[in-house]
Amino acid sequence: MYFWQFRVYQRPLLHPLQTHHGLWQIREGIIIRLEAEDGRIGWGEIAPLPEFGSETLSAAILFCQSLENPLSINSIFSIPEQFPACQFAFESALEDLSIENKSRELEPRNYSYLLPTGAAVFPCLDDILATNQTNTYKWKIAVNSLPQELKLFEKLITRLPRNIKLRLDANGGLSIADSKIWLKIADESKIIEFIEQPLPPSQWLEMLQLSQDFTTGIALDESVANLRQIEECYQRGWRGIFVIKPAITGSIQGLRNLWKKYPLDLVFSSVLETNIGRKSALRLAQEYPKKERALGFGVQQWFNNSDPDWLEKLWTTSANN
Ligand SMILES: O=C(O)CCC(=O)C1=CC=C[C@@H](O)[C@@H]1C(=O)O
Ligand SMILES: [Mg+2]
Repeated sequence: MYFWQFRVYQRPLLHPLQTHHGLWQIREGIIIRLEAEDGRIGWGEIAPLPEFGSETLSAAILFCQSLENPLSINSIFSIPEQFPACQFAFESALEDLSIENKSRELEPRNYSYLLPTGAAVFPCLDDILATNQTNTYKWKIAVNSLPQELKLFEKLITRLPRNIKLRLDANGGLSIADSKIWLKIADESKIIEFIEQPLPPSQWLEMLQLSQDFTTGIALDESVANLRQIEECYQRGWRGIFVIKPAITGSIQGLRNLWKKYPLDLVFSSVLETNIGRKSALRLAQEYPKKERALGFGVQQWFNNSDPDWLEKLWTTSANN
């Protein structure tokens, strides 16, 4: 049995992240602390992303308030799939209890660096390129008008070295016509690794058709935000890329079982979680056997990471249970 505690946190982004979903200014979540009977401690993080279909923060807080304490292993693996961020957090904390190597950061070249959206990328681009040893970058689209973004894109690729791979993420905000324009440009430019979620999840069949009409990869993200959606998309014929955000996908064991059951082309992606959730997600990503694609965890620059005592302060200054 495991006694546990939780604390709600707020973590402002250094600069708002602009996407088709809107402006993201504060990452909110819950840190959980599990204590085994022998005194071992395991940490986990609930980092909801409701625009991707996960539970909301308030629903997660209510769930934590209603959950038994102490917990059994069976009760952890019985968390309903309607709470995928909670499933991830409690399974992570359970695994964290018995993990010796408390996970390690990979070399920067293993990460895709999330660039500022739109024209905001240009003032800092030279510094970013000079200080980052990665060759994979991600840039949000479907925020400004198509003509504006095509103009910015042309300017951006003239500033990028030739060996760069660029990921474009529309967060489901393009029309079919605009998606075809971007995919045609991507096919010609040869710099685009993939276009992420060009259309909304409701236009899944249209995305399947686009993936057959163009050579540039298409990656599903919002369409495959949890285990059930991943399996459904594969069974319905998706053989393109699956962007997996472990922190909101649900059961860690369930995700392992899926990638053993199907030959999935996965790109692991952050939900801008703290180091607690990041550590578990990266540990999982490092278990995944295919290593060709950079991890979507080049996001630390979006936060002020200078306070090594943030967790201790959270635990001593606030009490949720
Ligand atoms: O996947 C990455 O490279 C970084 C993470 C990232 O892009 C996102 C994190 C969370 C929400 C989204 O705005 C965005 C995404 O859609 O992938
Ligand atoms: Mg995405």
